[in-house]
Amino acid sequence: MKLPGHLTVKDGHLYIGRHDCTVLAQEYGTPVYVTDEDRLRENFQRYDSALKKHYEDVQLLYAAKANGNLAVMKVFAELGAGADVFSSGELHLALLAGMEPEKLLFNGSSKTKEDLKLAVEKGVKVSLDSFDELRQLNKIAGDAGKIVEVSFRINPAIDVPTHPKIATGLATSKFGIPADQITDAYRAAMECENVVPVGMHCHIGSQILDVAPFAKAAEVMVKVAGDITALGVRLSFIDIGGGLGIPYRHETEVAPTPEEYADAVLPVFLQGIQKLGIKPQLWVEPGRNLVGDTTVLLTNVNSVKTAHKKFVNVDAGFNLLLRPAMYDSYHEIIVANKADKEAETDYTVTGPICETGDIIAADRKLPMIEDGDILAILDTGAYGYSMSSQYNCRPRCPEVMVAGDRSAVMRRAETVIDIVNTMKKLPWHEK
Ligand SMILES: Cc1ncc(COP(=O)(O)O)c(C=O)c1O
Ligand SMILES: N[C@@H](CCCC[NH3+])C(=O)O
Repeated sequence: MKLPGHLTVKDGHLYIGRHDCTVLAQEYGTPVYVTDEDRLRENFQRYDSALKKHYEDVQLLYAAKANGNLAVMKVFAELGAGADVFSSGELHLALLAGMEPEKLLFNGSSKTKEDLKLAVEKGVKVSLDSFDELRQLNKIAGDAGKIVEVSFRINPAIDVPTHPKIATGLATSKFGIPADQITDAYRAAMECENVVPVGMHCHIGSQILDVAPFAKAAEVMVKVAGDITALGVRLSFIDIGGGLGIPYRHETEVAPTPEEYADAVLPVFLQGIQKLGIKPQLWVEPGRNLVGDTTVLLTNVNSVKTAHKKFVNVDAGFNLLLRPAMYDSYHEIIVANKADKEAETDYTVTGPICETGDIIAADRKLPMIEDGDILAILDTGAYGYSMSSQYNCRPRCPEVMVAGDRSAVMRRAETVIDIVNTMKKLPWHEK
């Protein structure tokens, strides 16, 4: 199987960075997410420099929803990233990670008044998704005696080749302001006393393996930039979102590189702004592309059962990795202690959750498996831990970072006590 540079096979064992996955599984227990810090840095720098080759004034806003571990966010903060934050929690994380407030954009189609208050208090820009939100933010900023810089999320009405649940820029999507309301939205913002429109924002979807829709979105954005510049809006940034996918199927899937993405999108953006005579900063919000391939989820085989097919029952299910159950997503699997063995048998890998749909991989050819084997589920750095749950009262597993020769826990395992401690005895159940 084709492997990215930080994953290698030595003496039949899978390594992440310099670490034998079977040793990590023993040391930290299973299940466990393991992330390679060097790969995080490499991914960020590649994306950043691909864009900056075309235009110096680019700011990467890491999409915190993809992987909100503080250690991960600290690595990106140190490399100069800001963040796309989608909740007050993600805003706190970004600030704790050391990201500068001016490099943060508070996104979301359903923010609470508390979210807006926090954005105002912390001085971060807000991407507005409705006229109601504009009105609310203007009032909240006024009450706080502050002026808030905003963008609107634009619905570019673009169809994208991805899973329908993660296409976000369709005309029918819940996100963004439709084309025929955009100029009204900016006009309304210009009339507000405590809000200044300074940016534009869009995001067309996730896990997109074709650069053409991104170029199309850039075209829509510069067209809208023309319309709103004509209104008198002075644009300091244009945010074209994230969405560049990764090759989950290592043998067959081809993903555009960040360079190919930049080569397709930046000329459209640059031509557009040159025509308008403006020089806004370009903001880009990648999530998956920066973190997806950096991480493996190590899981122990509890048992193997031959029924109408061969089941491999492991200790990680959709409580820890929801993507296969939610989007029928494919993740490569390597038997970490038999990484050089021939894949010869079809197995269906299932988790411990009480749901028939708790399937990590269906009918997957793997080497002969027995209990005690360690499976490495690849490309689980994006929307893995961040979409996990405590279903079936299962505490979440730990997250470990490796960097060179070092390894350490970056999030401890939860315990059943952690779960129970959030529950309260009801006053009428005292006796
Ligand atoms: C507004 C916004 N920005 C950025 C992202 C990051 O997307 P991706 O992880 O596909 O790069 C998302 C997720 O789809 C998003 O909703
Ligand atoms: N959670 C999705 C991506 C959606 C990102 C949020 N808009 C996935 O795992 O592929």
